[in-house]
Amino acid sequence: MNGKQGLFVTGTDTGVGKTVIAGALVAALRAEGGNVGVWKPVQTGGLPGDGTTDAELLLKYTGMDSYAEDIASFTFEAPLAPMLAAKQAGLNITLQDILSAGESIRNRYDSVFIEGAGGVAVPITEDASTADLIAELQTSVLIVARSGLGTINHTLLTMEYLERRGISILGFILNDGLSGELCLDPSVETNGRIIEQYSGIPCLGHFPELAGEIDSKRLIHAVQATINLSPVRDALTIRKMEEYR
Ligand SMILES: Nc1ncnc2c1ncn2[C@@H]1O[C@H](COP(=O)(O)OP(=O)(O)OP(=O)(O)O)[C@@H](O)[C@H]1O
Ligand SMILES: C[C@H](N)[C@@H](CCCCCC(=O)O)NC(=O)O
Ligand SMILES: [Mg+2]
Repeated sequence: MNGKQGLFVTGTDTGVGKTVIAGALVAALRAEGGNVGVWKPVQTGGLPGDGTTDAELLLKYTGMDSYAEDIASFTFEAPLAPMLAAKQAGLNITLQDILSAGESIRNRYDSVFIEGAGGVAVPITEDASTADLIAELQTSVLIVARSGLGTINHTLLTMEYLERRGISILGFILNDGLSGELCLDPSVETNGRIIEQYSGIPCLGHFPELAGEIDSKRLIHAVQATINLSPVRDALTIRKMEEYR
Protein backbone atom coordinates (compact mmCIF):
# COMPACT_ATOMS: atom_id res chain seq x y z
CA MET A 1 0.00 0.00 0.00
CA ASN A 2 3.00 2.37 -0.45
CA GLY A 3 3.11 3.46 3.17
CA LYS A 4 -0.68 3.95 3.27
CA GLN A 5 -2.80 2.12 5.80
CA GLY A 6 -5.28 -0.37 4.40
CA LEU A 7 -7.72 -2.95 5.62
CA PHE A 8 -9.22 -5.52 3.25
CA VAL A 9 -12.84 -6.48 3.97
CA THR A 10 -13.59 -9.95 2.74
CA GLY A 11 -16.41 -12.36 3.45
CA THR A 12 -17.20 -16.02 3.76
CA ASP A 13 -19.37 -15.68 0.64
CA THR A 14 -20.98 -13.18 -1.67
CA GLY A 15 -23.97 -11.39 -0.14
CA VAL A 16 -22.82 -11.67 3.49
CA GLY A 17 -22.87 -7.90 4.13
CA LYS A 18 -19.38 -6.72 3.19
CA THR A 19 -20.69 -3.52 1.55
CA VAL A 20 -23.04 -2.69 4.41
CA ILE A 21 -20.44 -3.37 7.11
CA ALA A 22 -17.46 -1.82 5.28
CA GLY A 23 -19.63 1.25 4.63
CA ALA A 24 -20.68 1.34 8.27
CA LEU A 25 -17.13 1.09 9.61
CA VAL A 26 -15.84 3.78 7.26
CA ALA A 27 -18.80 6.04 8.12
CA ALA A 28 -18.13 5.57 11.85
CA LEU A 29 -14.40 6.31 11.51
CA ARG A 30 -15.10 9.36 9.34
CA ALA A 31 -17.59 10.59 11.97
CA GLU A 32 -14.69 10.47 14.46
CA GLY A 33 -12.61 12.67 12.16
CA GLY A 34 -10.61 9.98 10.33
CA ASN A 35 -9.68 10.66 6.69
CA VAL A 36 -10.81 7.21 5.63
CA GLY A 37 -11.90 6.08 2.18
CA VAL A 38 -13.01 2.95 0.45
CA TRP A 39 -11.94 1.11 -2.72
CA LYS A 40 -13.76 -1.65 -4.60
CA PRO A 41 -11.09 -2.98 -6.99
CA VAL A 42 -13.53 -4.89 -9.23
CA GLN A 43 -17.31 -4.96 -9.03
CA THR A 44 -19.63 -7.20 -11.01
CA GLY A 45 -23.38 -7.57 -11.40
CA GLY A 46 -24.25 -3.96 -12.23
CA LEU A 47 -23.63 -1.03 -14.51
CA PRO A 48 -22.00 2.23 -13.43
CA GLY A 49 -24.71 4.71 -12.51
CA ASP A 50 -27.54 2.19 -12.10
CA GLY A 51 -27.73 3.06 -8.39
CA THR A 52 -27.20 -0.51 -7.19
CA THR A 53 -23.46 -1.00 -7.58
CA ASP A 54 -21.31 -1.40 -4.49
CA ALA A 55 -19.40 1.79 -5.31
CA GLU A 56 -22.61 3.86 -5.32
CA LEU A 57 -23.82 2.24 -2.10
CA LEU A 58 -20.44 2.79 -0.45
CA LEU A 59 -20.57 6.48 -1.40
CA LYS A 60 -24.07 6.77 0.06
CA TYR A 61 -23.13 4.91 3.28
CA THR A 62 -19.84 6.72 3.93
CA GLY A 63 -20.54 10.24 2.70
CA MET A 64 -17.19 10.23 0.89
CA ASP A 65 -16.61 13.08 -1.52
CA SER A 66 -15.61 10.92 -4.50
CA TYR A 67 -17.09 9.59 -7.73
CA ALA A 68 -18.33 6.00 -8.08
CA GLU A 69 -15.87 5.40 -10.91
CA ASP A 70 -12.97 6.39 -8.63
CA ILE A 71 -14.10 3.96 -5.94
CA ALA A 72 -14.65 1.02 -8.33
CA SER A 73 -11.70 0.59 -10.65
CA PHE A 74 -13.47 -1.93 -12.89
CA THR A 75 -17.22 -2.58 -13.28
CA PHE A 76 -18.65 -5.51 -15.24
CA GLU A 77 -22.32 -6.14 -15.85
CA ALA A 78 -22.47 -9.93 -15.52
CA PRO A 79 -23.19 -11.18 -11.98
CA LEU A 80 -20.19 -13.50 -12.02
CA ALA A 81 -16.73 -13.81 -10.49
CA PRO A 82 -14.65 -10.87 -11.79
CA MET A 83 -12.46 -13.03 -14.04
CA LEU A 84 -15.55 -14.45 -15.81
CA ALA A 85 -17.45 -11.16 -15.94
CA ALA A 86 -14.42 -9.44 -17.49
CA LYS A 87 -14.06 -12.22 -20.04
CA GLN A 88 -17.74 -11.89 -20.93
CA ALA A 89 -17.14 -8.17 -21.52
CA GLY A 90 -14.22 -9.03 -23.81
CA LEU A 91 -11.52 -7.84 -21.39
CA ASN A 92 -8.59 -9.64 -19.88
CA ILE A 93 -7.46 -7.64 -16.85
CA THR A 94 -4.32 -8.41 -14.86
CA LEU A 95 -3.52 -7.98 -11.19
CA GLN A 96 -1.17 -5.16 -12.18
CA ASP A 97 -4.02 -3.38 -14.05
CA ILE A 98 -6.13 -3.55 -10.88
CA LEU A 99 -3.34 -2.33 -8.60
CA SER A 100 -2.48 0.56 -10.94
CA ALA A 101 -6.12 1.59 -11.41
CA GLY A 102 -6.61 1.89 -7.64
CA GLU A 103 -3.52 3.97 -6.99
CA SER A 104 -5.24 7.36 -6.98
CA ILE A 105 -8.05 6.35 -4.60
CA ARG A 106 -5.50 4.68 -2.29
CA ASN A 107 -3.45 7.88 -2.26
CA ARG A 108 -6.38 10.22 -1.66
CA TYR A 109 -7.09 9.04 1.89
CA ASP A 110 -4.91 8.39 4.95
CA SER A 111 -6.48 4.94 5.28
CA VAL A 112 -8.49 2.86 2.88
CA PHE A 113 -10.91 -0.01 3.32
CA ILE A 114 -10.87 -2.35 0.34
CA GLU A 115 -13.92 -4.46 -0.45
CA GLY A 116 -13.43 -7.70 -2.39
CA ALA A 117 -16.04 -9.34 -4.65
CA GLY A 118 -17.35 -12.48 -2.96
CA GLY A 119 -14.89 -14.48 -0.83
CA VAL A 120 -11.13 -15.05 -0.71
CA ALA A 121 -10.80 -17.82 -3.32
CA VAL A 122 -12.76 -15.99 -6.03
CA PRO A 123 -10.79 -15.65 -9.30
CA ILE A 124 -10.37 -11.99 -10.17
CA THR A 125 -8.04 -12.46 -13.16
CA GLU A 126 -6.93 -15.46 -15.26
CA ASP A 127 -4.19 -16.24 -12.75
CA ALA A 128 -5.04 -14.42 -9.50
CA SER A 129 -7.59 -14.77 -6.74
CA THR A 130 -8.80 -12.24 -4.18
CA ALA A 131 -6.26 -13.71 -1.73
CA ASP A 132 -3.48 -12.94 -4.23
CA LEU A 133 -4.68 -9.33 -4.45
CA ILE A 134 -4.65 -9.07 -0.65
CA ALA A 135 -1.13 -10.51 -0.52
CA GLU A 136 0.03 -7.93 -3.10
CA LEU A 137 -1.54 -5.08 -1.16
CA GLN A 138 0.02 -6.33 2.11
CA THR A 139 -2.97 -5.32 4.17
CA SER A 140 -4.55 -7.25 6.97
CA VAL A 141 -8.07 -8.57 6.66
CA LEU A 142 -11.43 -8.24 8.32
CA ILE A 143 -13.84 -11.11 7.64
CA VAL A 144 -17.60 -10.57 7.43
CA ALA A 145 -19.63 -13.73 8.03
CA ARG A 146 -23.23 -14.77 8.53
CA SER A 147 -24.06 -15.20 12.18
CA GLY A 148 -26.20 -18.36 11.87
CA LEU A 149 -25.73 -22.09 11.49
CA GLY A 150 -22.95 -23.01 9.02
CA THR A 151 -20.76 -20.01 9.74
CA ILE A 152 -18.23 -21.92 11.87
CA ASN A 153 -17.18 -23.99 8.87
CA HIS A 154 -17.22 -21.10 6.36
CA THR A 155 -15.32 -18.74 8.65
CA LEU A 156 -12.64 -21.21 9.76
CA LEU A 157 -12.04 -22.26 6.12
CA THR A 158 -11.70 -18.61 5.07
CA MET A 159 -9.22 -18.00 7.90
CA GLU A 160 -7.12 -21.04 7.04
CA TYR A 161 -7.04 -20.07 3.35
CA LEU A 162 -5.70 -16.61 4.24
CA GLU A 163 -3.25 -17.84 6.86
CA ARG A 164 -1.73 -20.33 4.41
CA ARG A 165 -0.69 -17.31 2.33
CA GLY A 166 0.71 -15.52 5.38
CA ILE A 167 -2.08 -12.89 5.38
CA SER A 168 -2.87 -11.53 8.82
CA ILE A 169 -6.47 -11.43 10.03
CA LEU A 170 -7.56 -8.61 12.29
CA GLY A 171 -10.87 -10.12 13.29
CA PHE A 172 -14.30 -11.11 12.11
CA ILE A 173 -17.78 -9.59 12.34
CA LEU A 174 -20.94 -11.70 12.43
CA ASN A 175 -23.83 -10.16 10.50
CA ASP A 176 -27.21 -10.66 12.18
CA GLY A 177 -28.98 -8.98 9.27
CA LEU A 178 -29.20 -11.81 6.79
CA SER A 179 -31.99 -13.98 8.14
CA GLY A 180 -35.22 -12.96 9.75
CA GLU A 181 -35.33 -16.03 11.95
CA LEU A 182 -32.10 -15.82 13.90
CA CYS A 183 -34.03 -16.00 17.17
CA LEU A 184 -34.86 -19.61 16.22
CA ASP A 185 -31.19 -20.47 15.61
CA PRO A 186 -29.43 -21.34 18.88
CA SER A 187 -26.00 -21.31 17.18
CA VAL A 188 -26.05 -17.50 16.86
CA GLU A 189 -25.27 -17.14 20.55
CA THR A 190 -22.25 -19.44 20.52
CA ASN A 191 -20.78 -19.11 16.99
CA GLY A 192 -18.55 -16.11 17.76
CA ARG A 193 -17.01 -17.77 20.79
CA ILE A 194 -16.48 -21.11 19.02
CA ILE A 195 -14.79 -19.47 16.02
CA GLU A 196 -12.55 -17.48 18.40
CA GLN A 197 -11.68 -20.66 20.30
CA TYR A 198 -10.71 -22.64 17.17
CA SER A 199 -8.94 -19.81 15.34
CA GLY A 200 -7.54 -17.54 18.04
CA ILE A 201 -8.93 -14.60 16.02
CA PRO A 202 -11.21 -12.10 17.79
CA CYS A 203 -14.87 -11.49 17.04
CA LEU A 204 -15.31 -7.70 16.83
CA GLY A 205 -19.07 -7.94 17.29
CA HIS A 206 -22.47 -8.87 15.90
CA PHE A 207 -23.71 -6.30 13.37
CA PRO A 208 -27.47 -5.83 13.84
CA GLU A 209 -30.24 -6.21 11.29
CA LEU A 210 -31.25 -2.83 9.85
CA ALA A 211 -34.81 -3.11 8.59
CA GLY A 212 -35.88 -0.55 5.97
CA GLU A 213 -33.75 2.13 4.31
CA ILE A 214 -30.05 1.92 5.25
CA ASP A 215 -28.33 5.29 5.63
CA SER A 216 -25.13 6.61 7.05
CA LYS A 217 -26.64 7.78 10.35
CA ARG A 218 -28.12 4.37 11.14
CA LEU A 219 -24.91 2.61 10.14
CA ILE A 220 -22.80 4.81 12.42
CA HIS A 221 -25.16 4.18 15.30
CA ALA A 222 -25.07 0.41 14.67
CA VAL A 223 -21.26 0.36 14.71
CA GLN A 224 -21.07 2.46 17.87
CA ALA A 225 -23.54 0.16 19.62
CA THR A 226 -22.14 -3.22 18.59
CA ILE A 227 -18.62 -3.24 17.14
CA ASN A 228 -15.25 -3.08 18.88
CA LEU A 229 -13.52 -0.52 16.67
CA SER A 230 -10.28 -0.32 18.68
CA PRO A 231 -8.40 -3.06 16.75
CA VAL A 232 -9.49 -1.39 13.49
CA ARG A 233 -8.27 2.04 14.66
CA ASP A 234 -5.01 0.47 15.85
CA ALA A 235 -4.44 -1.35 12.55
CA LEU A 236 -5.04 1.86 10.62
CA THR A 237 -3.24 3.99 13.22
CA ILE A 238 -6.34 6.18 13.48
CA ARG A 239 -6.84 8.15 16.66
CA LYS A 240 -10.27 8.90 18.12
CA MET A 241 -11.50 12.47 17.69
CA GLU A 242 -10.99 13.34 21.38
CA GLU A 243 -7.32 12.38 21.05
CA TYR A 244 -6.85 15.11 18.40
CA ARG A 245 -7.87 17.80 20.86
N1 LIG B 1 -27.27 -5.95 8.79
C1 LIG B 1 -28.07 -5.90 7.74
N2 LIG B 1 -29.37 -5.50 7.89
C2 LIG B 1 -30.19 -5.47 6.82
N3 LIG B 1 -29.84 -5.81 5.56
C3 LIG B 1 -28.57 -6.22 5.37
C4 LIG B 1 -27.63 -6.29 6.44
N4 LIG B 1 -26.46 -6.73 5.94
C5 LIG B 1 -26.64 -6.93 4.63
N5 LIG B 1 -27.91 -6.63 4.27
C6 LIG B 1 -28.49 -6.74 2.91
O1 LIG B 1 -28.09 -7.99 2.38
C7 LIG B 1 -27.73 -7.86 1.02
C8 LIG B 1 -26.27 -8.31 0.82
O2 LIG B 1 -25.42 -7.43 1.54
P1 LIG B 1 -24.12 -6.79 0.86
O3 LIG B 1 -24.44 -6.27 -0.49
O4 LIG B 1 -23.52 -5.85 1.83
O5 LIG B 1 -23.22 -8.12 0.68
P2 LIG B 1 -21.75 -8.24 0.09
O6 LIG B 1 -21.03 -9.23 0.93
O7 LIG B 1 -21.16 -6.90 -0.04
O8 LIG B 1 -21.98 -8.89 -1.35
P3 LIG B 1 -20.99 -8.85 -2.64
O9 LIG B 1 -20.17 -10.10 -2.61
O10 LIG B 1 -21.97 -8.83 -3.79
O11 LIG B 1 -20.16 -7.62 -2.59
C9 LIG B 1 -27.98 -6.40 0.64
O12 LIG B 1 -29.27 -6.29 0.10
C10 LIG B 1 -27.90 -5.68 1.97
O13 LIG B 1 -28.63 -4.47 2.02
C1 LIG C 1 -22.07 -10.61 -8.36
C2 LIG C 1 -21.72 -10.57 -6.89
N1 LIG C 1 -22.48 -9.52 -6.27
C3 LIG C 1 -20.20 -10.36 -6.64
C4 LIG C 1 -19.34 -11.46 -7.25
C5 LIG C 1 -19.42 -12.76 -6.49
C6 LIG C 1 -18.61 -13.86 -7.09
C7 LIG C 1 -18.75 -15.16 -6.36
C8 LIG C 1 -18.12 -16.30 -7.08
C9 LIG C 1 -18.20 -17.59 -6.31
O1 LIG C 1 -17.74 -17.64 -5.17
O2 LIG C 1 -18.75 -18.56 -6.83
N2 LIG C 1 -19.79 -9.10 -7.21
C10 LIG C 1 -19.30 -8.03 -6.46
O3 LIG C 1 -19.17 -8.11 -5.26
O4 LIG C 1 -18.99 -6.99 -7.11
MG1 LIG D 1 -20.52 -5.90 -1.73
